[in-house]
Amino acid sequence: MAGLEVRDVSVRYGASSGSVRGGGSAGVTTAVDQVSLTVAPGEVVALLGPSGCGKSSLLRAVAGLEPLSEGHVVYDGEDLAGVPVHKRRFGLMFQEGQLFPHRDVGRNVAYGLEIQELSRAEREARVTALLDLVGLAGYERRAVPTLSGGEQQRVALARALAPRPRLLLLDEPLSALDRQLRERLAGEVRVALVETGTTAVFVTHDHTEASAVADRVGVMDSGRLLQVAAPGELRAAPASDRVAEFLGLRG
Ligand SMILES: Nc1ncnc2c1ncn2[C@@H]1O[C@H](COP(=O)(O)OP(=O)(O)OP(=O)(O)O)[C@@H](O)[C@H]1O
Repeated sequence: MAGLEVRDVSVRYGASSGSVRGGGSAGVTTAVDQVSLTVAPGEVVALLGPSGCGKSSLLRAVAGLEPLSEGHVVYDGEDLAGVPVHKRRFGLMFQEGQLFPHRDVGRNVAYGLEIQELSRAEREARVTALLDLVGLAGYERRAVPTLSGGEQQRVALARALAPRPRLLLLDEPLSALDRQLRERLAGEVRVALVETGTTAVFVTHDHTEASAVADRVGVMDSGRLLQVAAPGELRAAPASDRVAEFLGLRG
């Protein structure tokens, strides 16, 4: 299958190897519990759930930053076991603090392009197009410390998209921003992902944001993936009270 396949993946902390079974051993936390999920090429999937449910651990496992205790991460049919982070051709975007403060905006966005064989003109054209895409046309020479939090995250998104990652992993990228800005930016992030045809997994604890950004939303609780469906389908037919609660449909 093309795209991402997460097959029966478990992530445990406190286990010195993958040999711990059942997750009940003293000192072992099962952060991700036999999760299976697919993300088709060009699809945006949000992982939604409360703090500590294992969203970031799953994302990190897909990135190759966390070892799997069980299961497989497969991309375009290739099992990525043994493929290091930098060879997966995945992009990562986090909550904050990922820009280089001593580089201007343009050189931040160009960062991932520097190892690619592009002429200077091609690189500059791509930076211009990406800044335009994230609503920051003309910001090339601005200094990072002069940007607002929302502007910084737009630059971080442009930078993450620049090398055309085959999968973009976003871990609570808007959580440091206030609610109003978050809601607006969630829609803008979706437009940027769709326009660039980027396949993406977007982790959030905010159901409004998940619905605004994703084609499908996966609801997680205590390491398990409870349900995955389009936002409208989830709201119309939540599989359990717990799912309904996380979607803001119950008290
Ligand atoms: N490095 C670690 N060592 C031990 N336990 C960890 C580690 N990282 C995460 N955990 C535990 O694994 C569980 C899942 O954490 P994770 O960060 O994946 O959840 P999350 O849903 O992303 O939460 P948040 O939204 O608060 O970031 C939690 O119980 C957490 O305490």
